[in-house]
Amino acid sequence: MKFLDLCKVYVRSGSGGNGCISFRREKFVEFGGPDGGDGGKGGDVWAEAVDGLNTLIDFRYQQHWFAQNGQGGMGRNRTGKDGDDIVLRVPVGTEILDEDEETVIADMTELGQRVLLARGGNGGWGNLQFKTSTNQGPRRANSGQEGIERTLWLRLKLIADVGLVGLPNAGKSTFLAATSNARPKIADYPFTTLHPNLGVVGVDDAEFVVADIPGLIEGAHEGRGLGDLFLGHIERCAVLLHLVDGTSGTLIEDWQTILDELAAYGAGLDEKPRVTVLNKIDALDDEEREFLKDELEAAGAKDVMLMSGATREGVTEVLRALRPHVNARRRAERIEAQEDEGPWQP
Ligand SMILES: Nc1nc2c(ncn2[C@@H]2O[C@H](COP(=O)(O)OP(=O)(O)OP(=O)(O)O)[C@@H](O)[C@H]2O)c(=O)[nH]1
Ligand SMILES: [Mg+2]
Repeated sequence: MKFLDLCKVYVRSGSGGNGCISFRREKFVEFGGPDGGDGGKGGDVWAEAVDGLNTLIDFRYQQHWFAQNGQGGMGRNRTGKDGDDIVLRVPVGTEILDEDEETVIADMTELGQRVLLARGGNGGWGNLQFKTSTNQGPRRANSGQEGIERTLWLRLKLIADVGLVGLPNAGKSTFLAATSNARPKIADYPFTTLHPNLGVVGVDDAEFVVADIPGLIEGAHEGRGLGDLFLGHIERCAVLLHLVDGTSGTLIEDWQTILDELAAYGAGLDEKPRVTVLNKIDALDDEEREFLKDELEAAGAKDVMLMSGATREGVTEVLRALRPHVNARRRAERIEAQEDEGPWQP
């Protein structure tokens, strides 16, 4: 099972400007020669792999990408202006597919990689270009070449930055719904298979992908419940967000169950950076909050944070605590990618 972000885009390169038919007009010259300029070239459509993007979400908002048309030629042998190019800025790792959704046109694996998706049309010749020794006054010019229209698919394998873990009912889905409101939930999109929910969460100027998997129960690693089916999805997360339900009455057991399942699953899940959160604090008074936090920390949980996904209290602080882990992983991946390419060169 893969998380795929898939977006359809319509691109169109600019048409070339038309050539111009014009004749010189000068005082005392009755028949001026041809002076119609050429049309400008239409703009190209490019794709470029850029840094700092993690999803294709921008293409949900803008599906049409049209480059500018070239300007028509003008008299006095003036060439029309070329149309501006347009560039689709895509995250590294994006594949560009043809309309059939099968043919891969480009695989944007490298930062800064640029691919021409649709070439702008050439400008038409003005009548000056048609002047010959036998035809001194051609009344002929070319029209500009049409732009090219294409329907394309952008496809990106999403990697969740943050994995949500906790018992069923710990409030994982509520948290995801509360935090990914600012941006649309990826789960609303036509992913092929998506049992776990993915959400794009924004905090300050950062954006990351959070995976909400079904709750884990004791024995999940042996296939009990739904949990272990989905643990695979959080293997590559930068950090786990462990939610513990503050109203459960069995706080420490709940907390310990998840740790045991993570350890039993293997794949280093229990060694991953983890942020532990006492959730549902809206249902607790100040004294209870402190008491339960102390209890968790006494049991071995580190730096327990307080939060209510329902009222959003403490949510921003939790997101900010996740951010350095996400950044660290991304930095590490960039370094890895550079090492693959050989020594870094300024
Ligand atoms: N009081 C309170 N209730 C909450 C909070 N967050 C979630 N709940 C409630 O807890 C119940 C479970 O919430 P979910 O978000 O579905 O929990 P989950 O962890 O996604 O559960 P599973 O998908 O079964 O693993 C729901 O009835 C929520 O309304 C919270 O911050 N405060
Ligand atoms: Mg849920």
